[in-house]
Amino acid sequence: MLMRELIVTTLRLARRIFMASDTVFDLVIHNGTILTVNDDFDIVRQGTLCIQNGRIAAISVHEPGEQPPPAKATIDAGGGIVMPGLVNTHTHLPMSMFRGLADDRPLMEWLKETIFPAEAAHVHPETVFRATQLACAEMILSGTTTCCDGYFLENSVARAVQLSGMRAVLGQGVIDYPAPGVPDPARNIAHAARFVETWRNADPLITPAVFCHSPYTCSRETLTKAKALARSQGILFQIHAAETRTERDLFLREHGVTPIRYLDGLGLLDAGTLLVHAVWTDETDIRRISAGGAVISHNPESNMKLASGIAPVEKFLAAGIPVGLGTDGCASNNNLDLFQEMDTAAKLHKVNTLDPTVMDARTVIRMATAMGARAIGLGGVVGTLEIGSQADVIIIDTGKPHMTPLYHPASQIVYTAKASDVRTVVVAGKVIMADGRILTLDLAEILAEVRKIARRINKRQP
Ligand SMILES: CSC[C@H]1O[C@@H](n2cnc3c(O)ncnc32)[C@H](O)[C@@H]1O
Ligand SMILES: [Zn+2]
Repeated sequence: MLMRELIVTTLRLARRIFMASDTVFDLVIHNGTILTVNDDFDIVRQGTLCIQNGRIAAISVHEPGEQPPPAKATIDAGGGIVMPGLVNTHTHLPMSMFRGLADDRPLMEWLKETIFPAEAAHVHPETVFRATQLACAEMILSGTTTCCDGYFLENSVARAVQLSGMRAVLGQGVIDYPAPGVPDPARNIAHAARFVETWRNADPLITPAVFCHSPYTCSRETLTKAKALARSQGILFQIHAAETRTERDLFLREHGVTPIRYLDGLGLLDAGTLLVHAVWTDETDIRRISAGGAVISHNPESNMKLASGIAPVEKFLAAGIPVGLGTDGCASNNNLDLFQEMDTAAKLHKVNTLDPTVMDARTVIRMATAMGARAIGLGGVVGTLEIGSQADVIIIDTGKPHMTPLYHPASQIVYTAKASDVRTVVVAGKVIMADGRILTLDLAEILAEVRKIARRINKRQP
């Protein structure tokens, strides 16, 4: 029997068993094409997804017109695509307040002349909270259910994310300069430790982490202490690394090694380290990353906009390194839309390698779901639709002209779908967006509050 026939027969059998039992599910999503993103990348047409206690309890196939199993709530997917919620492996959520403030400049100039001064003047607990709410609204509306963030005043980020109902890995920022909320750099590790302590067991959807800004803004001592903190707590250590040629040349000049070899020399490339960008990496760097067990967040649109370069992603994947997709902050992208990011990632590496077979649609979807989840320490928890995994699910409307016809769901998701095609968002079994409307946040209020902040940042704002 063919594998696919076996799966369909098993799913039909599963359905009969459920129908025979008197289980009433918490939530059932019925009448969709289910993209499981499991190892076999199963596509279940006419699928029913059953959710109980925040987890996926059953996936089955139904006959046309057949009633869904009993449930407290039922969503008709209307023939749309049901898939794992997207995972954004690199954000600076509060930077939504700086969206469009400074464009068309290289990283160092952008940071030093506009972003760092703007952060010094305008990053406070209240602005961070509001801008994070704005970022959460944008992510929910575009199908992202989990993000991995790093910023200053991360407590305020965590409170806003918590209210949105999203899942997140959140890192308190560490840098050897006075930073918002941490005026004395000598206290940066203590602040990070306090953040981790506060959020360790506070909310099952929030996982604390540590975020060192970069090897060029943190001393050896800061880097090793921050990593020791992360190791001792079994949490993720994140760092921007090898982002620009300027950074690579600085390390070659001052330390005689690339930024990746410098981090390796400090023992920082073990599993549990998320290297953000890793654009300027050579064959030796890639071997070191792979041998150490570190993982990578790939942010193609930010790297393109800041003209940082193109990360050798196909080489990372060939070396077995897990790679997730990220948007970076709203000031260098300028959005948090993973549908655009998937499309860009797929096409950028094809043209860069002159090989249309690299970064095929399924690989890119894995990066935006299962592989991304693994990269941020949530592998096996989210990123796939499998029995027992957390019910973080999105439904994509396929009834629009640009989504018709629909031959290959994976191809449609990467090359055709838009963020606005996301109709429903579920996190841990709870519906947080229904029919395009966010149920957890007051969007009108958030927009008004962020516009007020923008007027303080730039008086010419309407
Ligand atoms: C502790 S992380 C927050 C810190 O990082 C700055 N930042 C945002 N994007 C980038 C980037 O692509 N490379 C380096 N630094 C970046 C942000 O403005 C905050 O100061
Ligand atoms: Zn970043």
